[in-house]
Amino acid sequence: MGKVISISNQKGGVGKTTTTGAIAAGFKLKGFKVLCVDLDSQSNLSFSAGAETEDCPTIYEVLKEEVKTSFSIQRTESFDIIASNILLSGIELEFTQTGREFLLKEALSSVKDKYDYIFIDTPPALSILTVNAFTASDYIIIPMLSDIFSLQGIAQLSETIKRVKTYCNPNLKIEGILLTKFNKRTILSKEIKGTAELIATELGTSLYKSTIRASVAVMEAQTSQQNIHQYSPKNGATEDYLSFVNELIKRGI
Ligand SMILES: Nc1ncnc2c1ncn2[C@@H]1O[C@H](COP(=O)(O)OP(=O)(O)OP(=O)(O)O)[C@@H](O)[C@H]1O
Repeated sequence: MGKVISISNQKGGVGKTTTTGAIAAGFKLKGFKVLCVDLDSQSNLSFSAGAETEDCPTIYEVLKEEVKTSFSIQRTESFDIIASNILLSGIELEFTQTGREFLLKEALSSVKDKYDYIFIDTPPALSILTVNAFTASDYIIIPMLSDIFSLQGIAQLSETIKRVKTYCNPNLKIEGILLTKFNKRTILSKEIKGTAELIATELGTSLYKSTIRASVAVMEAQTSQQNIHQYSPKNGATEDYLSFVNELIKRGI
C-alpha cells in the first residue's frame, strides 16, 4: 500500500512544486513506483513533467467523479501523474456536499496498492483542496524559504493540520520542514536555521538535515520539461534533493 505524502505550505513560491517533482523523480530513480497528484490549478508540476492538462481527464474530473482514477493517470519519463487543470480553481464553490473533504482519499484508494509512494503537490492556500490532500495523506512535508517572512502564516497552517487531524485524519503526521533556496554561506544562514528549528518544534516536528541550495538549473529543468536528475545530475541542487530522498528513506518514510 503506497504511502501518501503532501508537500504543503500555504505560502506561494516556497518550492512545493519543485520539491514534489524532484523527490518523486528521485524515488523513481531508486526503483520505487511513484505517482504524483497535481492539486494546484496552476498545473506547474504537470507542465514540468510534460503531462497533458487539456482535453484529457485530470484530477478535476476525478474529484467530480466523472472518470475513474486509473483513467486519469499519465505515464511520463519522470513518474506517473494525475495532472491538474485550471478548472480546479473554481472547486471551492462547486464542491459543497457533505464529506467533500474525503473526495481525494476515496479517489486514491483504488490505485494506492499500485504505488510505493504518492506525492501530492498542494496549492498555495488553505482551501478545500489542501484539506483533501491532508485527509488523504500519511505525511506532510513543509518546504520553507530561508527568510524571515516564512514565519508568517505558520499558525494558520498548524491550525488547519490540527483540524484535519481532529475531524478527518487522526494519523496525519508532519514529517518535517525542508529549507529551500538555502545558502549555507551567508552570515544569516545560522540564524535562519535556528528560527526554522523553533518553528519545527512548535509544529511538533523537526527540521531536515538536508537543505536545498538555489540553482538556475532548477528553473531550466522545469522549462525544458525534464526532471532535475535528468537535466543536470551533477548540479548542487540535484545532489541536495538526492540527499533529501536518502534522508527520507533513512527516516523510514
Ligand atoms: N532550489 C531552487 N533554486 C532556484 N530556483 C528555485 C529553486 N526551487 C524553486 N525555484 C524556483 O522558484 C519558483 C517557485 O518554486 P515552486 O513553483 O516550486 O514553488 P511553489 O511553492 O510550488 O509555488 P506556488 O505556491 O506558486 O505553487 C519557481 O520559478 C522555481 O523554478
